[in-house]
Amino acid sequence: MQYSQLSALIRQKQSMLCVGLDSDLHHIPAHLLRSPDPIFEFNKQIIDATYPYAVAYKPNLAFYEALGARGWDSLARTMEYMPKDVFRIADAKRGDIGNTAALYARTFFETLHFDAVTLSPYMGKDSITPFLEYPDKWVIVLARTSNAGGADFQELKLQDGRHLYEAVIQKSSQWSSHERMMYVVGATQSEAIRHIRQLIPKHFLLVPGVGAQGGDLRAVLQYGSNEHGGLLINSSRGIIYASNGQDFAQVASKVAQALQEEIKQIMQW
Ligand SMILES: O=C(O)c1cc(=O)[nH]c(=O)n1[C@@H]1O[C@H](COP(=O)(O)O)[C@@H](O)[C@H]1O
Repeated sequence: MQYSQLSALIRQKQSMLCVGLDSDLHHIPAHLLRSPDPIFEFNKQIIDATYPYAVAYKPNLAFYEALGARGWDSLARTMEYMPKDVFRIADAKRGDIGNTAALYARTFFETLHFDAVTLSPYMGKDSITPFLEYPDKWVIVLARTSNAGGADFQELKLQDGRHLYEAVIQKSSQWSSHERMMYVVGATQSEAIRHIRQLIPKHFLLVPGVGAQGGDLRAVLQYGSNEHGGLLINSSRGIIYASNGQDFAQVASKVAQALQEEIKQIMQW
């Protein structure tokens, strides 16, 4: 998906919502465990219920890989089912040397047909550029993450006074354009969002951490949005586990709708 298409999708749906498919056998409703592929069945119903309000979906690979071959099948089925007109993010947080990176790129872009993959920048340029060989596919680089430990390295001060996460953004943003790269910034880091938006006015930011992690949606939109939308705002547990009864899909739909309406209202669309 191209930058202009993503921006148009946001305008059309009046939403920046990304639904996180962190689908866990221990948390999905018990009645689904009787179906042949419970994780796929859960994802299918969540996708159907939230599609009117979402512009992106983000399966987190850990939840699938933990189940071995069965989890991989559930993910592949989910990707086959997922509508093609949403932005599909593999939350894989990969980051390895060049030839290995090229195989990760093949996995997520050719085998599973994702639009984007999350990457750790720690190993540098040649761990990122193999993903950029694919036209219309994106990399999403971890910048200032939502978790408490995110400060351990990302906020380290360099000799020139910049935080490490700023140096990561400034250097890596030279490897491709805003039409192929995004950055992850946690919703819990509103000051960082404000600062990053000044550093890179055009890039999209993937912002997890609203909902279960308590990030401030209003601050995220106020500091992070730009004239193209500029944000994908992820909620996983807050939507997919809003109910674990028979009504889980209806409740997920209501929560997603409420988030979309809140985004629309704050953006004054
Ligand atoms: O890259 C991510 O998606 C990510 C980055 C980050 O800084 N914080 C973060 O929570 N995430 C992911 O976003 C999702 C957040 O889930 P909830 O807290 O349940 O909404 C999980 O899949 C996390 O792995």
